[in-house]
Amino acid sequence: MLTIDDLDVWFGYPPDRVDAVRNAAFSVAKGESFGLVGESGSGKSTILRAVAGLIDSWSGRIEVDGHPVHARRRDRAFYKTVQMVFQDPYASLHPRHSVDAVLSEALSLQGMDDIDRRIAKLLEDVGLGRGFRFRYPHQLSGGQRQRVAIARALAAEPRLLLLDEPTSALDVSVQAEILNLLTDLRAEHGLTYVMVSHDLAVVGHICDRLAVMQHGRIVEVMSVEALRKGAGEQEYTRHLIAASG
Ligand SMILES: Nc1ncnc2c1ncn2[C@@H]1O[C@H](COP(=O)(O)OP(=O)(O)OP(=O)(O)O)[C@@H](O)[C@H]1O
Repeated sequence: MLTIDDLDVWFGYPPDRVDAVRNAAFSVAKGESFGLVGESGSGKSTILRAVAGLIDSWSGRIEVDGHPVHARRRDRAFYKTVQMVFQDPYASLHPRHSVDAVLSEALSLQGMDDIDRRIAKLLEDVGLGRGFRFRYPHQLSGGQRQRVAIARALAAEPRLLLLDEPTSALDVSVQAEILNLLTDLRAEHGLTYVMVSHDLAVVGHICDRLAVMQHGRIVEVMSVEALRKGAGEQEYTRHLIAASG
């Protein structure tokens, strides 16, 4: 579903150029949930943004379902394939746009009809009742806002969801609710996830495999399950500590 090969991403120009990602390579199968972990500044979000077509200063290969991703050449078909959910639902929703406006716009951008029915279904999918439809962001809790952000991403009926620290701005109890929601949505919609987190417990909860990043490089790719079973608790904890920075 997603193939990344020989990916270099940089920002700025010499002498201030930052090489944020170097020679990254991994692939994610359809329906898989893949985590990117590592210390702050190691390049995790940069990889997601390159896959989402939000950065154009990169070289290498990024393919989604066999189609190369081109920075700045994103069209309706691209958004139907790839959507992103950001860390901070407070920042990612416009304060003056109601839930109805957010979801209507996302559906209209995809040329979808039957907007009323689709909004009701999206709200139901993310565990919000119809009563939330005409609320504004300030009338929602942090978890409810993130549910709206997830619904907005789902509006395009994407196959690949890029999740950039989707729970780290939330209280611990709400984090678990959102992680459970994401787990259910993956099963129900046959989604593929690539999720960035600095929290290995979160990645362990939701991912099948993970890559550990350090200084822009992927230093290890491992299965969450094999690591737990094969390497034993001590080794797992060692990786948790190393990966958390
Ligand atoms: N727009 C930008 N301009 C210049 N440098 C950038 C830009 N975005 C990211 N960087 C740099 O690229 C490197 C990787 O950043 P990135 O945000 O991918 O790290 P991260 O692993 O996601 O970190 P965190 O966990 O703190 O979010 C960092 O050194 C960062 O300062």
